[in-house]
Amino acid sequence: MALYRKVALVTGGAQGIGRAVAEALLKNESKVALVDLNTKVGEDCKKVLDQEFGEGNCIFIQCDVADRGKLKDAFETTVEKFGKLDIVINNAGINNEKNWEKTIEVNLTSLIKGTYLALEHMSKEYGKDGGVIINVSSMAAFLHSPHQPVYTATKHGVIGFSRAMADAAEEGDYGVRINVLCPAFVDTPLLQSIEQEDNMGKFIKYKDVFKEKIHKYGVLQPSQIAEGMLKLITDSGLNGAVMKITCSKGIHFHTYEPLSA
Ligand SMILES: NC(=O)C1=CN([C@@H]2O[C@H](COP(=O)(O)OP(=O)(O)OC[C@H]3O[C@@H](n4cnc5c(N)ncnc54)[C@H](O)[C@@H]3O)[C@@H](O)[C@H]2O)C=CC1
Ligand SMILES: CCCCCC(=O)/C=C/[C@H]1C=CC(=O)[C@@H]1CCCCCCC(=O)O
Repeated sequence: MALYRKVALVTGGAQGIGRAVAEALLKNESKVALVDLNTKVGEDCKKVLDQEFGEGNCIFIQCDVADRGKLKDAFETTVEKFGKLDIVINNAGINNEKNWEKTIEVNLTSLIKGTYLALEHMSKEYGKDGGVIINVSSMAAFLHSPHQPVYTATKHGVIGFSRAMADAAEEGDYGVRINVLCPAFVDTPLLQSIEQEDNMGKFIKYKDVFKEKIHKYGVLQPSQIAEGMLKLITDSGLNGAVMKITCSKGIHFHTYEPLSA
């Protein structure tokens, strides 16, 4: 898929990985809807992107992805503004072991809702022209650790759901590809959450183990994640792919047994 004049919706698009992806898409002349909970950060981000890429190419929609009605409206607003939808990045995520139900709601339930809404707007099943969905997981889906049990569970869930849906898309001839991105540690505000008792709850006692891992494995820049994301979007041969990005190996793919069922 070429990116010129494509329309993308990025959840959690106002900062961190989502913002870097939005920038990369705009650089390639796509239109972008930044869908984010944080009004201040979202408006500031749009202002900067307008200055860099010109007004009219990017919109900010304040939305909690956990609010089903608001997420549906965000998809509709994007299509009303830009006329269509081609790319959906379900990226919004939190790291909260204290309010672990919220972590499941944002990282997994809302990503599932985002995938279904994306299909309603892009799948041939609904008379649409096709597109691509990228769901953001984490290396935590492959290397578990004591500090993030529920975060880790949600990121495993993202892969299982997305790969099964990729099979459904292929079997059902949806014209939509569904891929997964699993970054290792990335230099974003989310990484600071590991030091916060409000986020980690009783698992805060493992923060030094976590920090040792960060030191050992290194920290990626959001622009490196955006580079992988563009490959997952543009390579039309990729469906059900699980891309890993680490400091030691860069962008690479997880390999699975050839037959899943
Ligand atoms: N930073 C890291 O080390 C890694 C991050 N990831 C994943 O990448 C994704 C993006 O993370 P980062 O950019 O690092 O985080 P971040 O915290 O820097 O940015 C996340 C964005 O999502 C928004 N957001 C949070 N909850 C939301 C909600 N309910 N509705 C709408 N927007 C919401 C925030 O306002 C923020 O703008 C997440 O899914 C995260 O789990 C995966 C592996 C490593
Ligand atoms: C605040 C959320 C940050 C989540 C970051 C993440 O993805 C965590 C993953 C870690 C959980 C246990 C680990 O050991 C993971 C480290 C992942 C890095 C692995 C890099 C391996 C390599 O370089 O080859």
